[in-house]
Amino acid sequence: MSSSRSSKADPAPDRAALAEIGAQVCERLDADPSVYRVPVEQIDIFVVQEFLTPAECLRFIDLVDMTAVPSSVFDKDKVSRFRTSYSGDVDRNDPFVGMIERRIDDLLGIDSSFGETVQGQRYQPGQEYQGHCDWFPPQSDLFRTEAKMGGQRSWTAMIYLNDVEAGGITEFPHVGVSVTPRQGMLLAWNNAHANGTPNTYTMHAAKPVERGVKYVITKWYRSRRWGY
Ligand SMILES: O=C(O)CCC(=O)C(=O)O
Ligand SMILES: [Fe+2]
Repeated sequence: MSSSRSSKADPAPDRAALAEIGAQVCERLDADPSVYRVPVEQIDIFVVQEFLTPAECLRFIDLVDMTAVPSSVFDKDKVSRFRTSYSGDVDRNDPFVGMIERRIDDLLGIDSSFGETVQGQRYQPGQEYQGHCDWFPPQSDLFRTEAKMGGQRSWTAMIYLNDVEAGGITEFPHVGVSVTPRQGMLLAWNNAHANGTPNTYTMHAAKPVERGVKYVITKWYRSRRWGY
């Protein structure tokens, strides 16, 4: 496969790889009877109920509690209200984590080397993650750094580890999709359009938890092998 990512002005670095991964993963998920495609035109977005068992979710919640520290955001200048949850990378060397990562890789059919380490996240009442896209803004310093470490983010997979008493929904305001957390449910979406350009319709927010606690894990995939 060839791609032209030499030009600084390229508005869509990794475009060919993103287009290819997008098409491959969609084909696989559309053929999987355990997967539901959310009927919106602008984003490829899929749901799998009970992807993790309740026991697996509880085990992951303990791991999130062990690693969670105040979350960071891409843009360090953003006000502190923007992402108020606690998060952390869980230990990849833990065999249980590895097993779940392999299961997500297999669902999507993406090479495991493209996947970032799973990140756990915990929201207490009032905590949220305001509207954002998971892809790195092309032309940004962040993108230039990340381009050397696997490139643009292709797919996002997140799993809700518990039911939330009230609040904590994931909202995609541009396409009118709201997802209520359900224990064990996986949500996955393509961060790019079919042609490989970043999809601005993927903007999403974790609305504030109103009652109870919310736990999620997120795994992001790149357009190439991830790492330094
Ligand atoms: O917690 C959620 O509902 C969304 C989390 C999210 O958008 C992220 O971690 O990038
Ligand atoms: Fe996100």
